[in-house]
Amino acid sequence: MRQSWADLVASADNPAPVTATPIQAESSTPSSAGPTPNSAVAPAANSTAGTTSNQRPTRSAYVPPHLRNRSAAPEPSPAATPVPQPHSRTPSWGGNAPPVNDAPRPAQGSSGSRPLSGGGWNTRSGGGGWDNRRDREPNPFANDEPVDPAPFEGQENTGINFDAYEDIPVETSGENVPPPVATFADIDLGNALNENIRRCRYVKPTPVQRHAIPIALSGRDLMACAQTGSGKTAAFCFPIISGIMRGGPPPHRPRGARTAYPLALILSPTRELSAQIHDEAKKFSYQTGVRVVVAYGGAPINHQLRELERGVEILVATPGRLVDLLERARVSLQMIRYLALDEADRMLDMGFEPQIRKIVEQTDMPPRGVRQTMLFSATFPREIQRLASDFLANYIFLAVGRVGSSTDLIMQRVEFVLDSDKRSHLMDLLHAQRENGTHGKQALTLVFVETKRGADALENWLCMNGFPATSIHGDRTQQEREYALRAFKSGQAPILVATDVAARGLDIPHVAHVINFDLPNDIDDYVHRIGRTGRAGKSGLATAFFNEGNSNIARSLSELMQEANQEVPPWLARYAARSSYSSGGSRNRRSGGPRFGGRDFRQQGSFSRGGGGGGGDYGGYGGSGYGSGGYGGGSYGGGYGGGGNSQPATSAWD
Ligand SMILES: Nc1ncnc2c1ncn2[C@@H]1O[C@H](COP(=O)(O)OP(=O)(O)OP(=O)(O)O)[C@@H](O)[C@H]1O
Repeated sequence: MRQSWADLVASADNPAPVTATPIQAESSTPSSAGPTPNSAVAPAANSTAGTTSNQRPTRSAYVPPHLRNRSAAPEPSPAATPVPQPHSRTPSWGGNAPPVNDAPRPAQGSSGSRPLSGGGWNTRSGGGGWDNRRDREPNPFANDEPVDPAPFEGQENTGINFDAYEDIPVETSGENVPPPVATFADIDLGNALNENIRRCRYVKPTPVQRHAIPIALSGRDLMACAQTGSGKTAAFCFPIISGIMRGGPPPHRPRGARTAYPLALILSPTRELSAQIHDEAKKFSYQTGVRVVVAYGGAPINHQLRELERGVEILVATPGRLVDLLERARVSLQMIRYLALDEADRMLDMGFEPQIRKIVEQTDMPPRGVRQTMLFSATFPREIQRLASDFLANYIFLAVGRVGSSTDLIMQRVEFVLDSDKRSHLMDLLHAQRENGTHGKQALTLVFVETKRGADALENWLCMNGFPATSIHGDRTQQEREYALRAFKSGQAPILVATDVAARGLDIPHVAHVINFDLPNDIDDYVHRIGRTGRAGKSGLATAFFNEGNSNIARSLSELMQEANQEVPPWLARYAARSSYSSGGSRNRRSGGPRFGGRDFRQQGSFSRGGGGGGGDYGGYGGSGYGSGGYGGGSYGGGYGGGGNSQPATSAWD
């Protein structure tokens, strides 16, 4: 039996040294070091003289209620003990100007001045909740699967070429990029975190972790792109947890204090993804004393408030619920040292950007350059990179694999199916799969549709026809959504019909097959959808139903498949050729050569928005231009906001 990448890694006694990166590091990009020249972004509320943001245009800042009607005098410290100052850029309590200088932040990790001696923080003796919490902490590993996932064996995880994974192209750009590491032991993350890495059965870092963790530990801002399922969550969680531990215990909060002051904020676009990141982060921070709390819409806020009152170092949140908490003055962001945006391109597209700007630039959060900011995604359109640079200071760009590419661990098939034939075709696929299932279990299959109504209808139809299915979309209550995910994960309902609300980030073990019953309009959405299978070095299968109505995605789909070494059916190649003649550039065009999109936008010279139908590399913004609703139009219609437009995705993250 062939072994999966994960299995091979787990059994590797002597991890192979890091192979040289096939794509060499690019030269530095000095232009990024300073403020974005044409930025229209307001500085953070507490920006001060000497900060980079000071050089930027101003506009009135959003002030949360607990800071309103106050003079410029500093807010009284809620703690008698001073806030730990791990580095000179850490802001002080209250609205006082943070001690900012323009010198690079002191290194926080392996390359820093302060070595991360193993176990240093774990031996810290009592005194306060930092260590004492550990005794009361439930074991997050208690419900983990046994090592051998026997019931699903044979349905996936075969045919992994470990060497190919090792040779994945890596590109970094920016000033003084810290070198990658080969093993977790090369980075001293400390005993407690190392023990949790062992409990997670991570034997060696994935390619994105090898590069991103040293960068983040050195205190640098980061924009990181790596393929779906390649371990990005740990890549931003490990440095955050270790940095917080290095900073020492959090300040005591006075008894009865109702405002929570997290040190790190991780934002993600959907409730389910936030819940998943929370679960992962709790594992990584088990017995470190670092407390992780999650807040998302659709769930009772009172429980979340109680959790926040018990103390929080890392807050994982969806933007909508976070804004609610800020407006209730139950969370203050003034102590934030680390900001991570998962699915950052989604968070900064037209649906989410205003909320993110409000949180990051118009609250009491320390400005860029003071906090450390990390953006992660598998796709990063250049226009979104440009927007994202507003949130970053002198950042490093990291691309592991081609940005926006799918992993070639996923076998992609495209079949021509008329709308009227889709259901019977789906039935054929599911029957075949049932026959292939082992141990009497149906392989988990995720079926993506475009609309919420379509999801309900297909779920009903499948159930009526003897296929145990459930569904997840923005019109279902949070309870229903969670129940559906649980039923799917457990195999009780091995078919999940979903809108794009389930397209990003969800890490569901044993998803053997992703079916695009309705193809999305945006190739990046396709990349994220199929990325629900073929994760962590395992293989997977993705089938798409294509017909005339999907002509707009033909070219980008065909290019994507070629890049991932997939067989492109001749009829699809013809559609692709036709669409490149006729469209004059759709958003999905991936022109500009095979590595299009994999580049740091800072290195690509002038970039014009809009600009005339296919003239620019990113043809999608051509013609009507970015600002007129072209981006994402329709793609999130089913799951995020409904209605197939670019409205904020309230149903997913309120
Ligand atoms: N070093 C490692 N060794 C083995 N497994 C790992 C390692 N790092 C992460 N994983 C596992 O890989 C899976 C995918 O990780 P994760 O969800 O972080 O991927 P991702 O890159 O964020 O994917 P997406 O782009 O879909 O959000 C998870 O099950 C995770 O536990």
